[in-house]
Amino acid sequence: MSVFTPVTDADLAAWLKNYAIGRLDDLQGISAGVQNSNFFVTTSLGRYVLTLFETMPRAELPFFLHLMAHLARHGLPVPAPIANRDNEYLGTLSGKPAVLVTRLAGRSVMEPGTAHCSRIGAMLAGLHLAGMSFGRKQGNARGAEWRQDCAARVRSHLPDDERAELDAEIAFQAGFDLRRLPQGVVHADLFRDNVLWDGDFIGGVIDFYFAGVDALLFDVAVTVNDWCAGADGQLDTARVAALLAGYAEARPFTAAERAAWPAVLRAAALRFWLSRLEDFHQPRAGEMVLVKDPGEYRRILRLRVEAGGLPALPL
Ligand SMILES: Nc1ncnc2c1ncn2[C@@H]1O[C@H](COP(=O)(O)OP(=O)(O)O)[C@@H](O)[C@H]1O
Ligand SMILES: N[C@@H](CCOP(=O)(O)O)C(=O)O
Repeated sequence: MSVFTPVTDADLAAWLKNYAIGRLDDLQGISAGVQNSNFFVTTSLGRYVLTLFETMPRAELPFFLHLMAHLARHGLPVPAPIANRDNEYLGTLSGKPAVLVTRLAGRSVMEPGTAHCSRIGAMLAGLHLAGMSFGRKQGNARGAEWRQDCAARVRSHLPDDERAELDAEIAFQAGFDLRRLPQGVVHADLFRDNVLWDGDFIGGVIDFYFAGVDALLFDVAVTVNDWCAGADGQLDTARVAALLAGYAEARPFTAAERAAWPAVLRAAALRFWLSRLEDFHQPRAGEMVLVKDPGEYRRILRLRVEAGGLPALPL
C-alpha cells in the first residue's frame, strides 16, 4: 500500500496543532508501499509524508527515526523526521504510532542505467560509512532468524516443487553465517521504488523501516538484485560492475566478502521471496493494499543458485 488505517482531515487537522508546521491544506493516501499506511500531507508551511506504523512495535521505531535524522545530518538525502511541540518525533494518530517526515523531491527511475547504478553504489557506501557513528543498535528484523521462521510459516501453503526449493535454500543458508562479515547499519530495502531522482542526482532515499544492523554486504546484495536485474531476473553485468565500483571506491570489499558474495546474493533474494510469499498467502486487510509478486523473487533466487558466471566483487 497501501492505506490500512484511514485518517480523516478533521483528525489530522487537530493532531497538527501539536506541530509548528501550519494548518492542513491537503491529505492524500499513497497507494505505493506494502507495510505501513502513508499519506502526502500539505500544510500552509510545507509538504510532508505522514506514516502510520501498522505492525512494528512502538519500541523499535525510535531507531529508524533517529537513524534518518543522523543520516540527514551526515548530508545524505533522506527524509528528516519532524519533532512536535513536545520535541518528540513519534506521536499517535488513529490509534497507531505516527510520524511526519519531510517530503523529498524527485521520482523513481524504474529502468536505471550504469550511471544511476554507479551513484547508487556510492550512496549506499556513504550510508554504511555514516552509519558507523550511529549510536543505537537494533538487529535486521528480516535477518537470518526471521527467514527461518517465515519459511516455517509459509511452507505449508506451497506446492511440492516450490516447498522443496524453499527447504533446500533454508538448509543452504543455515550453513552460512552472515555475522562473519563486516557489520553495520543497513537500509535492507534499497529498491528502485525507494529512491527518488532529481535529474541525474539522488533527491531522496526513503523507507528506512527495515533498517537494522546486519552484514553490510547483505545490503549490497539486496540493491544489486533489484537495480541490476532485467525483467527476467538475470543480472546485467555492466550495471553490476558500475554499482560495485561506485561502492568500493568509498568502502573497498574485504576478502571474506568476496568469498561470500554468491551466498549473500542468495540470502538477499530469499528474504524478498519469503516476505512476498507471506504477504500473498496471509494478506492483511486494508483500504488499498498492494501485494508484490512472489514469483519474481523465486525466479531471482533460482537464477542466483544456478549462476555460474556471477559478476565478482572488485578487488
Ligand atoms: N519522504 C518522502 N518523500 C517523498 N515521497 C515519499 C516519502 N516517503 C514515502 N514517499 C512515497 O510513498 C510511497 C510509499 O512509501 P514506502 O515508504 O515505500 O511505504 P511502506 O512504508 O509501506 O513501505 C513511496 O513509493 C513514495 O512514492
Ligand atoms: N521492496 C520490497 C517490499 C517492501 O515494500 P516497500 O514498499 O516498503 O519498499 C519488495 O519489493 O518485496
